[in-house]
Amino acid sequence: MTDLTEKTAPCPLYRKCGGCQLQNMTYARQLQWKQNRVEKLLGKFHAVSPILGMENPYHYRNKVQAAFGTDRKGKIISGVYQSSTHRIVPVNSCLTEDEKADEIIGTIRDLMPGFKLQPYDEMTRRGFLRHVLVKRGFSSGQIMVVLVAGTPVFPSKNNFVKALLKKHPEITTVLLNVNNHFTSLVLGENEKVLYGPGTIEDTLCGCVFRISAKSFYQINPVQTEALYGKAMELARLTGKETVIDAYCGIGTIGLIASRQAGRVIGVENNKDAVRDAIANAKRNIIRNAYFTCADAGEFMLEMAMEKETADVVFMDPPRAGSDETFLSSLVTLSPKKVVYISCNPETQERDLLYLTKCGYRVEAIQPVDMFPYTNHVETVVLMSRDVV
Ligand SMILES: C[S@@+](CC[C@H](N)C(=O)[O-])C[C@H]1O[C@@H](n2cnc3c(N)ncnc32)[C@H](O)[C@@H]1O
Repeated sequence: MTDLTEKTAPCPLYRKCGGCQLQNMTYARQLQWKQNRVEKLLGKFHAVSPILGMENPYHYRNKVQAAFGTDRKGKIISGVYQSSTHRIVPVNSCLTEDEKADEIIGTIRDLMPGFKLQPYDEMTRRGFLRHVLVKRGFSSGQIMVVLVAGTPVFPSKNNFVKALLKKHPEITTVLLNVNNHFTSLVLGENEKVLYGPGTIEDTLCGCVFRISAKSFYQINPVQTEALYGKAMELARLTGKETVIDAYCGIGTIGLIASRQAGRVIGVENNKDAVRDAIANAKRNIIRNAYFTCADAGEFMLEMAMEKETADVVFMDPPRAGSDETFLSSLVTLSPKKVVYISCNPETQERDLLYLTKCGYRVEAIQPVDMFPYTNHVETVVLMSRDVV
């Protein structure tokens, strides 16, 4: 019998941190809440399949970032910004984050005083460390640590990295990223590799993926396999199709699809991610996948103007969804199938309204719980149109 009762939030920071909005619910109730949300927004297009939840919904985040600052007594703290502020809520461990990443962030905090490193102060522009980003390949075990500093001056860098590696020999690469802007973005433009190759690898659905610091990579690899598996099942590729992977990131969806497609064209506007995607095609000896760095809307418009064709389009835009240039060009290109993956059912609803008015039918809606304990939900939607 499913337990839908309310419960006390297990994390003492529940109210302050704001990261896990659904902690006062049992996991079964969270899933029900997400199912209801998707049904309310997308149920008008098609019946919604039961959400795919996790067996063990803890410590699933393979990417952890912490902001650095000091408390009132001047002690170095690290954690998350309290919602809509730059006030740091100290976090030492978290139910959703990878435990090894939390340990590494704690070690960096402890090492700083010995190296006379202070957190960077945005107002005075003094100090050094702003954030630490840790990415971990759950299947490869590789770990990337990115020290995000307000200045490129890091005199003790070699000894600091040595001390960090002594405590955590499992770290495979360390980078210094410089961000001296007054911004809520974590990473700045410039980065320098201090140790190792500068990237990590991970395996998903049988393909190996190289991941750079600035490239997008899904944060819950267990559920990503479920999500991509569903997307492939819905696309039902036969081996002949021309497939577009729009908003392709490091090429994950397109490269997995390439094994059952004629050719794959990926488009993405982050140049580091495109570089990763091209390297990933080579790494997996995939010869029918091509990647371009461009705005997805502009790219689709050009394809439509050139009268190019595509059979299947996978689209996986950011939270804001797609723009009208993209959607209208998609309608002009007129692929038989569109597989729309979204992390925001509100913008997906808006885009589905547009596409269903232009001749597409929604054939399946599958929610996947990629972010247990938060109010976020991922959905994969299959649309098709009759061939004209
Ligand atoms: C939700 S992620 C999906 C990435 C990839 N499909 C995956 O599953 O790992 C969205 C991606 O769209 C990219 N992006 C955002 N706006 C874009 C645009 N206008 N044109 C092309 N790519 C864009 C982001 O850099 C990011 O890599």
